[in-house]
Amino acid sequence: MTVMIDIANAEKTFTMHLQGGIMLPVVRGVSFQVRAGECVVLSGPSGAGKSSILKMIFGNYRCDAGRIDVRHQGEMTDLARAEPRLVLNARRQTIGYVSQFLRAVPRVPALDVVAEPLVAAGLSRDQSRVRAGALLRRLNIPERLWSLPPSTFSGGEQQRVNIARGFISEVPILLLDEPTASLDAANRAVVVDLIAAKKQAGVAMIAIVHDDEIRADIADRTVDVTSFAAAA
Ligand SMILES: Nc1ncnc2c1ncn2[C@@H]1O[C@H](COP(=O)(O)OP(=O)(O)OP(=O)(O)O)[C@@H](O)[C@H]1O
Repeated sequence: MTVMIDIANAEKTFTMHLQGGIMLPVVRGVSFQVRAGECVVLSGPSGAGKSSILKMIFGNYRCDAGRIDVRHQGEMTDLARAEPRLVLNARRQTIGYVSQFLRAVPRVPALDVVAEPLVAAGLSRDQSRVRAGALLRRLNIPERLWSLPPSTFSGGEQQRVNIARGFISEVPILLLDEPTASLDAANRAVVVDLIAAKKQAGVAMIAIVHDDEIRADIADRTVDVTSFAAAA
């Protein structure tokens, strides 16, 4: 299968400017590939650098060395060296990021929060809302909540709105940062099914999950982040 992500010798050191410029090396020599239709789970203890690696790929954290090649519009593109405009473009068309926290715009109803990526991709508002509703229903968000802004929803409800928003778009790469963290068993099973469907559709995924059962359900391969530990 086609390689969608090819990370080679990526490195991250945080510089704590407010603490006299202390250097905090986190990962070094990060190298692995992800193919279309594959879900790679990052493992390793708390603080090993799993989230930092996802944020480097998404461009939230600058990569200090190495390459982060991502198949964007048919070509491998090094996002570690890309201009911000290209990174933003890749986020719109190629890479989705699903964290456990919803960053919703105030006053926007849940249905529109979920439909928005499809509208942005050019689908009509009506069609986007129909698909958003189907996904919210599948994730057990009661219809009476769809017209309300999710800011007052429970933690688990907000997380499910976030999952719906992340999974509705048709990007070929998804980064999943503990997407099932505060969900009950029934909703965790829905997320496992959604991930399986993305695999079928050829989406390449990198996931962080702490639950061993879910890891076993979704992982095609595990990459142990401790092998990339950067000694201080
Ligand atoms: N923005 C930041 N500034 C400074 N240090 C950071 C920053 N982000 C992460 N770190 C540090 O990098 C190290 C790795 O953090 P990271 O969140 O990537 O670990 P993790 O493996 O995802 O942990 P967990 O499983 O607990 O979420 C930690 O020591 C953390 O304090």
